[in-house]
Amino acid sequence: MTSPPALSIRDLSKSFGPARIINGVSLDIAPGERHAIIGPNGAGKSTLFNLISGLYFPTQGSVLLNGQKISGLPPHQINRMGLSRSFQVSNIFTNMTVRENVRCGVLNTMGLGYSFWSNIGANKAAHAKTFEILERCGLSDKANVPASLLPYADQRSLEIAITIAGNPDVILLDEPTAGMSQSETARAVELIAKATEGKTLLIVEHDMGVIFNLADRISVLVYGEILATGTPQEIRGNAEVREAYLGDEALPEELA
Ligand SMILES: Nc1ncnc2c1ncn2[C@@H]1O[C@H](COP(=O)(O)OP(=O)(O)OP(=O)(O)O)[C@@H](O)[C@H]1O
Repeated sequence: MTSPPALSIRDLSKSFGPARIINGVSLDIAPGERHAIIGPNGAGKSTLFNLISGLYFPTQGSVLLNGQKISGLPPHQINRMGLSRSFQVSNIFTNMTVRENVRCGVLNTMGLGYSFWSNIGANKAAHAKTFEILERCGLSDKANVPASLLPYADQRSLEIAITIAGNPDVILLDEPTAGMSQSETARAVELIAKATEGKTLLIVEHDMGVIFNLADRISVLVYGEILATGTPQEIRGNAEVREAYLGDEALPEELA
């Protein structure tokens, strides 16, 4: 028996009053695939993420995680089932250190919380897991720094660290390189590739260099509908996509 898609979006729609923001989106993402969603401002990318992660209830259609229906469930339950997302606006506890932020995410998904009575074995496991994640996200040397004092790019790395803390199967990253310099972006791409190794990744990004470097497949969302899905090469060569979205913008291959 073949395994189901890691994420299956089926005829998904979302309206706010009379405005249909997501309109009949269907998309299957295979286990281990890195899939990017691109599209102009206001196309509905964040709304799609909110529908997948349970913040919004769909007007129509469904979302399945590893073959199980998740649409209609609350975000924390979807998270427990193996889907985790980052936000454009950061989710970090600024009054905690970097280590405490990650540890909080680890403990939470172990079902422990910050309890004094948590058993010692589980605490040891949480400690080891916390340091493994800090290492993977290049934050080990900043473990004891208060999160509020981190430079912006490190705060975005911490956001990714918190997102992967619960060892999710499917990771949703919403514009993880927004506001970064070119060199910070290059570092972030490496970090994302390393931090999400072996996982299924759905990423919303505006930086074409990031997307064409990272994604196995790309979907182009325009006015709440998927205009095209394909490999970076296919998307690059798609005349409709160029016209609707990429325009005359120089694509990464052509920048060299
Ligand atoms: N809760 C809401 N109520 C009403 N309209 C909304 C709501 N959330 C989003 N919208 C509208 O839906 C449209 C799509 O917004 P969304 O944030 O999903 O786009 P986006 O593709 O993520 O844009 P950007 O690239 O600028 O982040 C916008 O016109 C927005 O005003």
